[in-house]
Order: sequence, then structure tokens, then C-alpha cells
Amino acid sequence: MSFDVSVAPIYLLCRNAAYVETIVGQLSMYGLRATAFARAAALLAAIHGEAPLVVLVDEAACDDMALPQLLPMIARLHEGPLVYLSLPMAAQEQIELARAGVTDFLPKPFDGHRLIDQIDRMLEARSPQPARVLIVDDSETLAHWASNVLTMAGMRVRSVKNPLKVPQLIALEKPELILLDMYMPECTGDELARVLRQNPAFDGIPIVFLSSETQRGRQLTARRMGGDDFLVKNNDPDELIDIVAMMVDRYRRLRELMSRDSLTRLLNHTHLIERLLQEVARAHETIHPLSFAMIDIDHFKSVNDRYGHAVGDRVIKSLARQLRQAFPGADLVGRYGGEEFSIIFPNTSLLRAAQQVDELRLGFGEFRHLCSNGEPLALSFSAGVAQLGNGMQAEQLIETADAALYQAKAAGRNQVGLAR
Ligand SMILES: Nc1nc2c(ncn2[C@@H]2O[C@H](COP(=O)(O)OP(=O)(O)OP(=O)(O)O)[C@@H](O)[C@H]2O)c(=O)[nH]1
Repeated sequence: MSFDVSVAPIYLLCRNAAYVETIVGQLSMYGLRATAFARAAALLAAIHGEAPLVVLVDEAACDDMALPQLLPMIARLHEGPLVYLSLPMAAQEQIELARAGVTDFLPKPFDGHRLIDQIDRMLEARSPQPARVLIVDDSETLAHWASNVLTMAGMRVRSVKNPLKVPQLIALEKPELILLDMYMPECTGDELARVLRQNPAFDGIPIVFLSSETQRGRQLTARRMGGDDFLVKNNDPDELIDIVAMMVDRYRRLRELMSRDSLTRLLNHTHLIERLLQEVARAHETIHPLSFAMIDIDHFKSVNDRYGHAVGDRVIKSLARQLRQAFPGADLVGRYGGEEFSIIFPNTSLLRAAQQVDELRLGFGEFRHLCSNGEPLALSFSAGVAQLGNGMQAEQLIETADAALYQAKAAGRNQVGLAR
């Protein structure tokens, strides 16, 4: 498994050689290929030749063309982000640059972490995960209409007639929005919303009422009970798609803030365990295999001691990127703590999971981390993989994988231990 080789280059326009060196150096530490240009003509020719992922333009850009002329030309040739690097500037100036085609602003001093995060988000946005919507409506015709509309818009929809089944379905399907009818035989939509809001695990999921109820007082009561919006059924597909897409997007951003570790953007410990608990429950219910891996960077303390904490952080971030790229979008990888990571493998046997972790191990071992002094540094990790046994709980699964990791360390590191 290689590291980021498929990613297009990053072009940098900057005539300050020392600054170029800093930026190119920082980007290469994350395995990103950056090419610098000191002249606008050379940059434009390069964009023609190989489309870049991002174009970075420094405020000290070049001598051969003025920015108001150059930026719109870049924007016409290059569809991706056009990032402007500068010291803090006035809002008016920023607005003018944005009009000229700048899509993002990155303040100086250059912070590689920030750019990497931005790039990772862009890469993830290239293959967006479909929004998961749960429709709760006793009317088959209406549920069918909404389901069709949202499915045609690329969303993944599940419909249920009986509102009493919703809590169980949320745990299984993990919807990112619930579209809820108001009047159903078993209970009303606002009663269900109230119950769902009692459960902290369901608390943040947007609930949108879709009902023929036009009485403002009833609508407000429904919202007070936990609904986030109230749509009156009007058969307007565009309105439904817009509202659902917007609310799912907002929910995802909020969830990301709550559930991600800030250094790596992987699941944080709490949410990793939450996800594992869900997958363990699902595996027991569906009788599908479930495996779990613990990964720990070898001799990491000496990386910190020898090269400093900042290099250690970059190593952690690099491995995290590698893991994210290997398991995009599925929220199955987390930072267990410090330099320890975990991967959840639903529907995967022990051997298959171990094989995937071993591929990651080889890829990580091939990667050369750049130290502050420019020296390449090769590192390795050890891992332990375990498969969920009959009646086994999440805690035991973690302990078993941890014991296998301990064995891999004891056996000489840079290997994957299997719990049998
Ligand atoms: N830079 C950095 N270091 C961290 C972070 N979290 C934990 N560490 C360091 O990770 C190191 C973990 O070291 P140990 O668990 O003792 O083991 P090790 O040196 O990795 O050796 P083995 O696991 O036995 O191969 C400690 O020095 C921690 O301070 C972090 O977020 N950033």
C-alpha cells in the first residue's frame, strides 16, 4: 500500500526561495508532492501540463504578472482550490482577492497541519458519502414519494411505517436525518421526537417533520419537542432535497467537531468505543464476523526524544492520513490514545483483517518521514488483531487485540500479532 502517490501535485507560486523551501519541505513530510514556481508563465504552463490538486499563491508571488491579472487566469484553468498565503489583511482586500478567484486564505506563518487538513477535506469531498435518511411515515404513498425523491438525489433512504421501531433502526442504520410524519396510529411524531431526544446517543440527529399539519401552534409544539424543522407536505422535491442536504451537511460538521481527535481527525477514543459497541451489537445480531485491530508505533518515545515533539506529532498525523486513505469515509478508524490507533473491521474475518493491517504496516514502513534537519526517518508499527467470539463484549475484544499487540511487540516489533 503506497502513500498518497495517486494524489496530484501542489503548485506553489512564490519568489522567496527560503519560504519556498519551508513550504515544500513541510508538505513533503506528509507525502505530498509540491512544485514551486517563481514565474507566473511557468506556473500557467505547468497547470496546462498536469492538473494540480491545489494552487498556492504567496503574497510575494512573482515579477512577471500582477495578481489581479494572474489570479483569474489561474481560476479559469484550475478547478480546484486556489489558496492565497499572506499575513493578516483587511477584509476589503480579501473580498477583492476572492472576486479574482481565490477560494481559500491561509495565514502566515505557514502551518502545514492546516493546509494538510484542508487538502484531506478536499480529497474526502471528492467521494462524498451519500446522506443516510430514515423516513418514518405510516402512509406508504408519501413515504414512497419522499424516498424516491431523496434516492434520486443520491441519498441512502430507509423507510419505516411503525414509529416504535425507530430507536432500534437508528442504532442499526445510523441515519443522519429523520424525516418524521406527525400523525401515525402508534404515536404522534412529536411524541417520538421527545423520546428520541431523551437518549444522548440520538440527541444530535436532525429531525424534520414532514406533515400536512398547517396549524402554526401544532408545528411549534412539534419543534419544541425536538424537531429541527417543519416541512408542510407540498410535493416540492427541490425543497425537500435542499433542506435534507443542508441539515445533513450541518450535522456532519457538528459531529466531526464532537467526534474527532483534533490532531488526526480520526474518531476520538469515546466515539471509537461507541462505534465499536454498535458494531459488536450488530455482529452478534447478524452473526457476521467482526475484527478489531490495535496499532502502536514502534519506539515512538525515541522519535520524540531525538527529533522533538513536533516531529512526533507529524508522524502521528502521517499514519493517521494513511489510515484514513485506506478506510475512507466509513468512520472505522480511531485514535485510541497517544500513538495508538484502532481499526474496526465489520464483516471481516481475523485473517482478512490481519492481511489488511499488514499491508498498512508495509506502506508505513516504506514511507520516509522528514525530520526537522531534513533527514529521512523510517519507522514501523506493531499491531494486534482479534476477532469477536461468541458472546464476547467490546471490552474483551479490545483486551484480546491489545494482548496480541503486546505479543507482536515482544516478538520484535514491526509485525502483526493474531489473537487465536
Ligand atoms: N509527539 C507526541 N508524542 C506522544 C503523543 N501521545 C503520546 N506520545 C508519546 O508517545 C510515547 C509512547 O511511548 P511508549 O508507549 O513508552 O513506547 P514506545 O517508545 O512507543 O515503544 P514501544 O511501544 O515499546 O515500541 C511517549 O513518549 C508519549 O509521550 C502525541 O500526541 N504527540
